[in-house]
Amino acid sequence: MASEPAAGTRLQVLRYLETGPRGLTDAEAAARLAEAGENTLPELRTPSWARRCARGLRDPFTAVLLVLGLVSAAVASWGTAAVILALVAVSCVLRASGEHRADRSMAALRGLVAGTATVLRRGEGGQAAREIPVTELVPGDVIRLGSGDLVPADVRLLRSRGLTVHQAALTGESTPVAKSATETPGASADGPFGEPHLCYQGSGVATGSATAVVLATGPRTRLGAAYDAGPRAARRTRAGRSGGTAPPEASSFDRSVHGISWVLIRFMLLTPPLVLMAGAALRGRGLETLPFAVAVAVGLTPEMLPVIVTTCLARGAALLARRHDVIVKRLPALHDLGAVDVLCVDKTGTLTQDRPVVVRSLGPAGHDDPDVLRWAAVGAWWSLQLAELPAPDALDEALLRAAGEAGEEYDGVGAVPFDPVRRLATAVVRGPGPGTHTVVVKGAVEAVLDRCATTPGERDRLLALAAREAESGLRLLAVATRQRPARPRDRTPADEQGLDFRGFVTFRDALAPSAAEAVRVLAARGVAVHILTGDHPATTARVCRDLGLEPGRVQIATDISNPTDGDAAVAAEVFGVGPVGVTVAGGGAGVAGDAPGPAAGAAGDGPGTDARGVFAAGDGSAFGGREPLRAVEPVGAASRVPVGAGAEVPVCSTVVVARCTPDDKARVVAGLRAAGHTVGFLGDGVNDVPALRAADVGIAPRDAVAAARESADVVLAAKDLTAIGHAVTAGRYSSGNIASYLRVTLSSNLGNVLAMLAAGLLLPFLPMLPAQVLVQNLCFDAAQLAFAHDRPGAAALRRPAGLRPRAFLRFITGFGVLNAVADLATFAVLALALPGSEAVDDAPVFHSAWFTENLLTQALVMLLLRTGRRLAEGRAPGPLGWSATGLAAVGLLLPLSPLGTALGLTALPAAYHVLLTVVLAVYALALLAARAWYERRHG
Ligand SMILES: Nc1ncnc2c1ncn2[C@@H]1O[C@H](COP(=O)(O)OP(=O)(O)OP(=O)(O)O)[C@@H](O)[C@H]1O
Repeated sequence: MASEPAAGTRLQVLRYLETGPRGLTDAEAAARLAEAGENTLPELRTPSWARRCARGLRDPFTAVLLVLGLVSAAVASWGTAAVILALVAVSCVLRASGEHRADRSMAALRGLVAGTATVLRRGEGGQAAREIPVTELVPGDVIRLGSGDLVPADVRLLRSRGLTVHQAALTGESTPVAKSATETPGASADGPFGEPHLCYQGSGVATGSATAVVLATGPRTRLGAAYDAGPRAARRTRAGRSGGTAPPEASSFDRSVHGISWVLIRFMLLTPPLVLMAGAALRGRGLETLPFAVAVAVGLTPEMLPVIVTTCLARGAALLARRHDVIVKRLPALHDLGAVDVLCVDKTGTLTQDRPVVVRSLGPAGHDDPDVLRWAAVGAWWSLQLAELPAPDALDEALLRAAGEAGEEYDGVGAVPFDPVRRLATAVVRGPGPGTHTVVVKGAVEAVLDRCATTPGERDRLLALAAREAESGLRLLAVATRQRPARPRDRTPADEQGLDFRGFVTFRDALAPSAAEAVRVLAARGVAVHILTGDHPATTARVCRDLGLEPGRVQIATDISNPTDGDAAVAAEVFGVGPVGVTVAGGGAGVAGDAPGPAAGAAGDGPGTDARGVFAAGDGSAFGGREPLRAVEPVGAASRVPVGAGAEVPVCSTVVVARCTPDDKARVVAGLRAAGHTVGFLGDGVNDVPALRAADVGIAPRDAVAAARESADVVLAAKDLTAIGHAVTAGRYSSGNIASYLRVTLSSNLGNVLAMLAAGLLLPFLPMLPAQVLVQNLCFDAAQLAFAHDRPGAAALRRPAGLRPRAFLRFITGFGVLNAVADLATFAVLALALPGSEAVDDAPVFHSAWFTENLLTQALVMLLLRTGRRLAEGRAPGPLGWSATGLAAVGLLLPLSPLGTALGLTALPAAYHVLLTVVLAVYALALLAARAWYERRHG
């Protein structure tokens, strides 16, 4: 249905769709819904089990395992191949069931934030604009679109005012594209998405408003067709987080897991040829060693990684959804939440309630003047009427409430709704006298003054007056008007020049009740909170103080230069931070960098945290102009926040960047990421969409505009900002467990492989048979699943917990070598203490001794190397304790069982167990000492 009518005039389109400008009747809509089906995308249908399992094969580890299994089968090593393929199958099934459980528990909560659309329908009570769930839209429906709305279907515009839409989810282009209800559209050189009169499902309204007719819904939309052509491609485009035309940037989690995975995969692929070559060169062995070489490579693989990751994240997300009404739309975002060390927040509607109430209406001299409020309300009324906005925005609503009937005494001629880039809204009304029009402009103080006929001195005086009002936390609107001779054609931007300044309207917007507590909790968790807002700097600084935050720097977005040397320069200029750990001199006098590491954005007690300043314009017209900034109020050492049990953490000051356009917010977020931070962004408005996409984790409150909710990775379904603190903790919980798994598994695996390679070269026989290596691996994998249910220690929850590949690789190398030394020491001790015994001569005894020792050391490592948990915490064993005990029991008992005999294992002499106990005790002490040393050095 979409292609034919799309090209026609408005009337042709309406006729083709058998509808009219006043929309469908209820009965027609119901009949069409039955025929066309619900307006949902194929993606939202639950994928089949087979598809979920097949997806598991895309994981690099599983894929490598599969290749190793096939190699084993190719050389007819059927046992090895069977065990490896069983591992692959188990991994895929466990992962699929984890995903399934996560989807199920979140589906119910998603309903809470499901989208609605404003539709014109004719029912028994006549025609009315009403909100319906987007799933109920049908072709032929006439809908209204306003700023922040998601385009709910493919539509043809019938009327529009100042409409621009974000099409990033469809085209990757971050800049909003202008659209208009052209009567006779020609073909666009930029393809269908360039057509000015068409808007597509998946895009969001950045500015302006429109009335449009629905052309296609559900799978028949362009986005739906993309899913049919390939769900992966479609998902990729929808998940595009680039904030630009560049390919989507990987999130912190993707980067970390990718980094670690690829190092390991290289090792795994190198292992078999190395083992073969070493065996051939030193022992004259041939291709018969291949199954052993493959088994060693498998031994190195953390094949349960995808399962553990999915289970940890899915469990965390499900608990978060159930207990705190937080919906994690993209599972890896939970890990990123745990790693967030900087949270940027917009102010209005997030920290404040966005329920403004008019306080005063004052003229240019600062005296009360009700006329200013009246003109502002005239503008609000006619914007609402003429732009056919689905609903007034909060400031306009407050104006209309305060001014009563204002507006209706005039006749509206035209309106351009509020635009967060221009920071203005304009309406044109007929009158006051015959033959005249009045242009009414209201908006941010600087934006309005830029268009007024004022002298520079007068402008500075008005800016200072505005700043004085704002310092008490009030929001401000400036109002200006101009009379022009009436003329039929549309007004142009020139009509917004040479305005007569009328005055200001001030508003009080109360703080969100949970904001102060949320900010305190975040600070206590080591997360630095910074505010990026479109509002006035003085208003924001006051809000910041009311929340108990210390506004360290207050900057104006337009003062941040547009550096050519990349995003990191923005961070250096705004925050005084360079790449993590490097102090960079800030932009203004008296600015010193605070060089927080990724874990210390807020808890940074490193050098430089104590020299910050609050800035104002050099001429005393605080926050007014673009003059060089100077420090006026040095802020002392970082303040401290109690974190319980008498402990306190230092908290660095909050940086405020005011007068941000949507792009400025995204630029600052990208800058912080480029400087090595993991950045969350919490925002609710259409002006937050680019930043939500640019952040590692975008977070939107429940009553955010639809476009913000759609762009966010995490939605707070309850009206309680403290849920962010819980979400951060849940993220750290999950990442702590994933990190523990990786540390324990990788260091043990590496140790085993090194020891096995060394023993393989020293001994006349293989140190272990391939089947024994694989069974040992299987036992270990099964025990590791307990990590998904472990409770990390309090230390792991206290600060940001990212997986940092370098630190990881350092850790596993050190502890891997220690593990290999323990393995080799066991056999040195055996050889020395049991002279003449068969331990190092008899292959089955050697294999059994090695098998038992390996499982016992692995059990020990599980207990001693998990994140943040010390034996001294003296808790009950928990799932991990039981699992480690089980592993140790298998290590001791399996060689005695018939299965052990089948695997070529045998009972060990009693003296071996005595010696083994001694070696294990020494190994445990060495592990504890090494861990303590490591933590002292690397934190
Ligand atoms: N409906 C409106 N009409 C005219 N001017 C407006 C309107 N809404 C906001 N403004 C002005 O534009 C400024 C910037 O608004 P914008 O929406 O970009 O940010 P904000 O809502 O103030 O803050 P935040 O970015 O924290 O949400 C406001 O401070 C106000 O002066």
